[in-house]
Amino acid sequence: MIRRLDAEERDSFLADLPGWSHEPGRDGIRKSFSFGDFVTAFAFMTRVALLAEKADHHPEWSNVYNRVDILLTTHDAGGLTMRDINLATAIEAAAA
Ligand SMILES: C[C@H](O)[C@H](O)[C@H]1CNC2=NC(N)=NC(=O)C2=N1
Repeated sequence: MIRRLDAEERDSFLADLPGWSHEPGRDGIRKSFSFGDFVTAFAFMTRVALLAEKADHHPEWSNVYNRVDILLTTHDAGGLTMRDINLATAIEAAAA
């Protein structure tokens, strides 16, 4: 099974992921994305859905109009792993 990141590793990866913060309750990372309108937000979600399916790693997320809130954590490991860091990095590229 993939191993959870320790706090030092986590903080070092978070330093390169602007806007992402640690969610201690779930040992995950979260970010809220805002777009100009619903269609743009949903297009982003579509890109992320394809990335997630390709990686076999899926976000917990919600959408309200132009906002998309994303939490990444690895269910199989019970906390934050490199799978979350890698997906967050890909999501950043999809949001740009
Ligand atoms: C069987 C399948 O590979 C697993 O259930 C995958 C699917 N997507 C997943 N997504 C997330 N966020 N965590 C997981 O542990 C996970 N596991």
